[in-house]
Amino acid sequence: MDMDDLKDRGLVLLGCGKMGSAMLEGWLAGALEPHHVWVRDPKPSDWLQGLDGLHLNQSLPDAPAMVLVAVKPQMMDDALPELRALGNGKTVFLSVAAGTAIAKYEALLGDATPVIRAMPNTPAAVGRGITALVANAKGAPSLPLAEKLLQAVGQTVRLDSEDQMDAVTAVSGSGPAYVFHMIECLAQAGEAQGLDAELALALAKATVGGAGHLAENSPKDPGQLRVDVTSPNGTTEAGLKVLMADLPDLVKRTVAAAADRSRELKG
Ligand SMILES: NC(=O)C1=CN([C@@H]2O[C@H](COP(=O)(O)OP(=O)(O)OC[C@H]3O[C@@H](n4cnc5c(N)ncnc54)[C@H](O)[C@@H]3O)[C@@H](O)[C@H]2O)C=CC1
Ligand SMILES: O=C(O)[C@@H]1CCC=N1
Repeated sequence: MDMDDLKDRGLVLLGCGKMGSAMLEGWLAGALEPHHVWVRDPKPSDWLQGLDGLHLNQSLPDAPAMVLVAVKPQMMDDALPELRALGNGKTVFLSVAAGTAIAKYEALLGDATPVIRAMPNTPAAVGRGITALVANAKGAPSLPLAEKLLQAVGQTVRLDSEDQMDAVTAVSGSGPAYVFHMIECLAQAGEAQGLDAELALALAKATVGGAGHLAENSPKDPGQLRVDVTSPNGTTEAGLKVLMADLPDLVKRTVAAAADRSRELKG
């Protein structure tokens, strides 16, 4: 199966909220056109309703190439049974739901159903996401197609085991929220030092965006890039002395809490 199959047979999005829309926005920037896509969502956004050619809440093709499941884990038991007819067949189920095990799909759709579990993140909306993937035995042959699709909205990594998914969710799935909060905190701290809100936010956004880009593209590791900013006895050293006393433990506890929640969602 390849991208042409996806275009010929269709891609179904079950749930198209924040994550589904982030990915769809990325795909519609080049990889797919709206008429290749069927969306099932009881509360479609204005953006979805404005996409010419998109099959919005229309009857589904008999055997779509892929169903992207992007409903909340808590909605799964309501949403998934209506797709039972597509189970055990040629349709690949690609799930991005946190804490929802492959075994749950096999139980609902039949254990001959190809299932790929993926954890993307919202920077997919601007082609800068990262998605981790793992498949059941039936889904494994479709991993290259899922990767191709997901690489249209960023990078992909394959996991050795589904057990890694809780930690991955806590680091890269939830991670953008930690970074956005860092931007908020940096801007607020700038305001506390007398900058106006607009300037402080512009400085904070560009600093986090630029530092992220440099960290991703430099041959130096992040520790060395940090050292490069830090003049002996300078301003950064004074700031880092405060930050480094608390941040490592705080981040460790943050990621542990998110990973624990991912484990809990499995029930
Ligand atoms: N938001 C994020 O950053 C990420 C979210 N995810 C996963 O993506 C999934 C969706 O999360 P969000 O997009 O944030 O939530 P959301 O609440 O924005 O989107 C869920 C969508 O599902 C729709 N929906 C509800 N019941 C439905 C049904 N029976 N059939 C079809 N659609 C239905 C809702 O109307 C809504 O538009 C979750 O499972 C989450 O774990 C994964 C990675 C990152
Ligand atoms: O907060 C959540 O549960 C989802 C999964 C990763 C990001 N958002």
